[in-house]
Amino acid sequence: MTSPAVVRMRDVTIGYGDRAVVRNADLTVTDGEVVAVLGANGSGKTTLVRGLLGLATVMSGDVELLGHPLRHRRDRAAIGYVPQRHTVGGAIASTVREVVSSGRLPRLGLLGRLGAADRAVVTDAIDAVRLTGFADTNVAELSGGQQRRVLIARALAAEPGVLVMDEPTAGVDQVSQQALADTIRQLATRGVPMIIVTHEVGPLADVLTRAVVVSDGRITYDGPPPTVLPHAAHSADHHHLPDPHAEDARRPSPWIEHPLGGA
Ligand SMILES: Nc1ncnc2c1ncn2[C@@H]1O[C@H](COP(=O)(O)OP(=O)(O)OP(=O)(O)O)[C@@H](O)[C@H]1O
Repeated sequence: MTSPAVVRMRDVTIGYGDRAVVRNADLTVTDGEVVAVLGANGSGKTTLVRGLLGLATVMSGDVELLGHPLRHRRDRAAIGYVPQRHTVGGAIASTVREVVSSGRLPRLGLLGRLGAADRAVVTDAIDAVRLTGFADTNVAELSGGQQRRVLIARALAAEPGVLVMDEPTAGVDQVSQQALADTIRQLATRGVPMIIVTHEVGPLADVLTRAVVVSDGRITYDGPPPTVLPHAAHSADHHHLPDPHAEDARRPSPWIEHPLGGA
């Protein structure tokens, strides 16, 4: 039996105003998958996931989430989103628990109060990103990488059907990258389906179940994730994408740009 699709995009064109950026894309993500969206700068990776989130316009094609067509804003409540290059430090002091609790708001009833079950979900989300010891710490005191994990926990607090993360490991030091990769690994073992826009496959290589490559607005590869070649760990060319049509040895590599490396 095949796993149910959590996301299904069929022949979608996505853009801003009347400008199409992603064209004729097909993407299906099934339960338990961890899919990397790879591609060069400006190729349309973020636009692809923003189409799913209603932050860019789906100009044509069909998008389904958990088996239902995505038409209304409320349909998107099942998507947890961790945007690009965001941290949570702000002018108003908030603890980790307060920020993560705010992610629960879409699930609350009319009174908007967190009940015991909601608080348990919040605590569990903080545990999932391994910030248990920091629950009552002001987020402004945390590192950039820890703040990213707070944002992941905030998205988890809504118990999303799928978690979409845009460059979760970008712009943080290597220790934080590893901690974020551990968090993502932990979520994968819990069965949370994930779509991860990333340049840096390295720390995530062992957790990905699939990769899609976006080149100039089109999906040019959809198949097994790249493998990291250990002997070339510091080379700009240290990832290798398997050919999804390996039986056809003459097929040229879809990897025509260098979105994995030092771009
Ligand atoms: N809000 C917007 N309005 C208009 N055009 C946009 C908007 N956001 C992105 N674009 C354009 O869409 C194209 C693709 O951008 P997008 O951010 O999807 O690429 P990306 O692959 O995610 O790049 P990066 O890796 O640099 O984040 C670019 O030409 C960009 O200028």
